[in-house]
Amino acid sequence: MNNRRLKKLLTYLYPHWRTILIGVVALFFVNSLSVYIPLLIRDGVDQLKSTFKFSQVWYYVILILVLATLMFAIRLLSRVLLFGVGRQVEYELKQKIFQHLLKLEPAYFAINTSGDLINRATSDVDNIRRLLGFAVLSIVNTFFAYTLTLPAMLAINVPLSLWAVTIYPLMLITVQLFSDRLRVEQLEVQESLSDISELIQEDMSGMSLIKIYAQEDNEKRAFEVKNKNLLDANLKLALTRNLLFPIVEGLSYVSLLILLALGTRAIIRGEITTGDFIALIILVEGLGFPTALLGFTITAYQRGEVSIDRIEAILQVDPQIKNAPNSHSMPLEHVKGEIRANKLSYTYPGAKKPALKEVSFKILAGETVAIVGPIGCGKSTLANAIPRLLDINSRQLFIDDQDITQINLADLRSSIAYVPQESFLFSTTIQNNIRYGDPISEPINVETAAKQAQIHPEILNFPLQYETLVGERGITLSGGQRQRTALARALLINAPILILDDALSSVDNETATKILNNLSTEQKKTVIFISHQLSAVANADRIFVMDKGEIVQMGTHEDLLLQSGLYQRLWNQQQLEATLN
Ligand SMILES: Nc1ncnc2c1ncn2[C@@H]1O[C@H](COP(=O)(O)OP(=O)(O)OP(=O)(O)O)[C@@H](O)[C@H]1O
Repeated sequence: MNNRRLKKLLTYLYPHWRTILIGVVALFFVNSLSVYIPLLIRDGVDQLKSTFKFSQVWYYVILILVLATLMFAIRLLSRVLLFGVGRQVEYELKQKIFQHLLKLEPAYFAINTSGDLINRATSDVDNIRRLLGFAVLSIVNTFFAYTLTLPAMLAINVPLSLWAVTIYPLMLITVQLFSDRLRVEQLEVQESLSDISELIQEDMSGMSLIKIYAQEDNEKRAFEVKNKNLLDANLKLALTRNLLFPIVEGLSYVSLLILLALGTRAIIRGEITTGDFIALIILVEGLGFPTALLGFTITAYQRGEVSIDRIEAILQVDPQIKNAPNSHSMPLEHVKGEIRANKLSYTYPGAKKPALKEVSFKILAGETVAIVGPIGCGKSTLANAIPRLLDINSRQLFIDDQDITQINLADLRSSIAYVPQESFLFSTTIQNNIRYGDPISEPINVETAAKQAQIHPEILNFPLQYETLVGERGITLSGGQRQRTALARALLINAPILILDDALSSVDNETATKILNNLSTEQKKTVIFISHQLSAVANADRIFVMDKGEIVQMGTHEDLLLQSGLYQRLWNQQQLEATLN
């Protein structure tokens, strides 16, 4: 483990140094007692051998019982404390990762898959937890075991003690070799398990597709292959595990045999007493477990190295979109809602062409502007730029004449209600979904927002009305119902600017027009309405026509129809399609 990673581990541990210290002191007492008890047995045996008295027997039995109980209690305390530190660090790391992920921009999540991030936040954190609790316990325990037990053994008889521990380095190497293999096999099990989960998850969500294309047999076979891989990986792992433990046990018996052979000879020669011999047997036995544990710890370290890197790779990512050093506040009650773009350009990282090319416009407060244009012309990019979901340059976009990159991010975003193309609903009640932006909002406000979004009558028809669960654990809403629920969520927060990114595509034209009219006439919000349905945008105050990242036309529906240009072509095309349908 290199220095950098070791330092990182120490920074994880540092807040818990007091607990660790108590744990270490406890381990010192445990190990001292585990040396003292065999020496007490030795004294007992030797004394009883010369003068046997029942009172003496009871004295030793009770004393050893009390000390052994005390040792058990302190050992328990040390384990609770040190493993507890591992759990604490696990909790803190998870908090840190989640809080950090919340600071990162959507672009980060487009590159990093959720599966990988979840794995890092769970599996890798788990490795660190195991490493910390286990490693501290094991290293300290082994250190005390050898510094206290070995001198006690050597004090009894040097050659015998050395012979008895000759086998231990071999035990350490064996355990390490095996645990390397265990690590690889464990990884195979985890990967096979992930493969299966992925297949199940995909098949469950694509069930209709499987049925339509009659692919049940193929999917069954694919599952069988993956399931068989998991079985093989599990069996391999079980074999290695079942081999290792008898080998370790066998090795500790070898050391016992050596001691038996040489020890009895030493007793006969009068070099040691019977009590010495018994004490040596107990002491050497006490070294076996810490030695084996050290072997596992070395492997846990190696696994931990990878996990530290994988976790730090998330924590070191600097959020690209954050408050400027001198950002200023923009109180919601003062926002009028005028939006101005000045040669706004944006190129996605790694893309060859810009998605927005020097776009300039001014949208007045309270105005409803529709944005139309062919697929991929940059409409969503423009919509995402306004709440700074994209990392745009300064002095290109302004709200009420203030550069949005200089406005406090939370203030900027709370002045904008944004309904994206994909209306995402959480697995909770309809009410909680609508008041997501203001979780303590009163039911009456939720109902008002739902009425404005033209979804209220349908909610009343659901089994538990506003308390109806939606999503995975509840009922499935139609596309149009989902969109209007998402719209109600945006309307509830009552922001002065509303951006609808193709957010009413599954709502019929008549309802969409009704919603829009209501927004512009009654609520006086600034509305940006992106849509492919030209008939729904016809009532907008103005329409921006985009093509290849530029605004190519601007005007009212009537103005634009009179001009020969993209809008006229798109309009005629939709009229023709409507007639043919
Ligand atoms: N994350 C991204 N990385 C790279 N290129 C992107 C990314 N998102 C969008 N683009 C590209 O930027 C251009 C504009 O995309 P955008 O989503 O803004 O178009 P749009 O007009 O909203 O399209 P649609 O009508 O299909 O929603 C497209 O060429 C698209 O492929």
